[in-house]
Amino acid sequence: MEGIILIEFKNVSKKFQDKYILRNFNLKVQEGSKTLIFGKSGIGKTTIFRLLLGFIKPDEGQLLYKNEELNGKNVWDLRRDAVYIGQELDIADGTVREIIRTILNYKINLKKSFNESELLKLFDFFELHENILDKDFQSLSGGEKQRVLISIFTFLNKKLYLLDEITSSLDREMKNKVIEYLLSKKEWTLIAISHDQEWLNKEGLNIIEMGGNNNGTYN
Ligand SMILES: Nc1ncnc2c1ncn2[C@@H]1O[C@H](COP(=O)(O)OP(=O)(O)OP(=O)(O)O)[C@@H](O)[C@H]1O
Repeated sequence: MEGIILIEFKNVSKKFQDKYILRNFNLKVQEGSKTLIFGKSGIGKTTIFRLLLGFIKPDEGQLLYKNEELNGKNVWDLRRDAVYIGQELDIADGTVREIIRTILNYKINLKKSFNESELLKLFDFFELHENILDKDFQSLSGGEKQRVLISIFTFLNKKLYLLDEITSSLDREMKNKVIEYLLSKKEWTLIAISHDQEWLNKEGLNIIEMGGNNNGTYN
């Protein structure tokens, strides 16, 4: 049965300095579905997220959120509904506790109040000791930063998860644990970008391989 289409790219093209990065890119994302985008470096995967979040605009084509073309108004609905974890992990200064406060103070997160024990349960699940709360975030390893951010954003419990290479620094066992956890969240719509093989053999994942001549027409 066809579910509700949350996101749609319709013949979207984007060029930088006259070079097409995306050409006639098509993608439909159903509510609650899990999508993996993979393809070689520089092919335009992150550009898809930046278009979706309204950081950049398409040159041609349409981008729809809940069947309405993305505009200055509904882009804020999307941002409120979404979690975006990018490849740049040093998102703010301070201890983990201060970073949590910063994230919860974003206008789009004001509805969620902090519940330390709920968050500590997630830390424990992702094998982080609670004393990490008082450590300087920037001093953590790449894998610790990824697990801290995954815990915080899981805690926020949003509708839409846009995850760019969030398992890259984890060991194999933890990659599997994180991926399986994310895929088990039935109500979340998830789009992940990853080079990690561990994503590929998971059930229930729509896999979109980017490449070829026109870099588009995926459904
Ligand atoms: N603002 C910009 N100005 C000029 N070129 C850009 C801009 N943003 C992206 N590009 C170029 O567009 C191409 C696609 O970039 P993008 O970050 O989407 O690739 P990617 O598939 O996510 O790569 P990776 O797997 O390495 O993260 C790259 O060649 C990049 O240099």
